[in-house]
Amino acid sequence: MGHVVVGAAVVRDGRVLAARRTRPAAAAGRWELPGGGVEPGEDEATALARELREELALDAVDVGERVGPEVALPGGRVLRIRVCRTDGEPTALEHDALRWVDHDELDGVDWLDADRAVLPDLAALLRPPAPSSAPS
Ligand SMILES: Nc1nc2c([nH]c(=O)n2[C@H]2C[C@H](O)[C@@H](COP(=O)(O)OP(=O)(O)OP(=O)(O)O)O2)c(=O)[nH]1
Repeated sequence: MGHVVVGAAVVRDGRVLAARRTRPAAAAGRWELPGGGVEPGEDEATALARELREELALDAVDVGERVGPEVALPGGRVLRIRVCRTDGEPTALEHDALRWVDHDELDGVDWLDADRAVLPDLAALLRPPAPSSAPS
């Protein structure tokens, strides 16, 4: 079990993909960003691409920039989120539900505790562009 857990902010059309956990019991029914532990010999982008293939059957994923702070997890691990982009359609292979969450829905989702630390940065990522103030 590695020290770093990577999570994917899969973003499309102003929404981010949330996945509902089935295990362990304390986390079942709560939502996370898909991902998992970085294994020995992997870099973070490779680990994320592997996790998205295993969990969501996504093949062509572009792993991009970091989002938000590194979050300390119980047990001494740390969670790091990266923006991911794909044209593929995710299929829940290890979660029991998926949903696309827009800016206004973010706060109402029952995220895992650690993920709440990333919500302000996710919100900034999803915020619709402000209307132009330039005179027309
Ligand atoms: N994938 C993911 N894990 C998260 C998030 N937030 C959070 O606290 N975690 C925690 C839950 C788990 O304790 C750990 C990741 O475990 P996991 O079960 O998804 O990963 P894994 O399959 O690689 O399992 P493991 O053997 O490395 O523990 O990180 C998140 O947004 N995404």
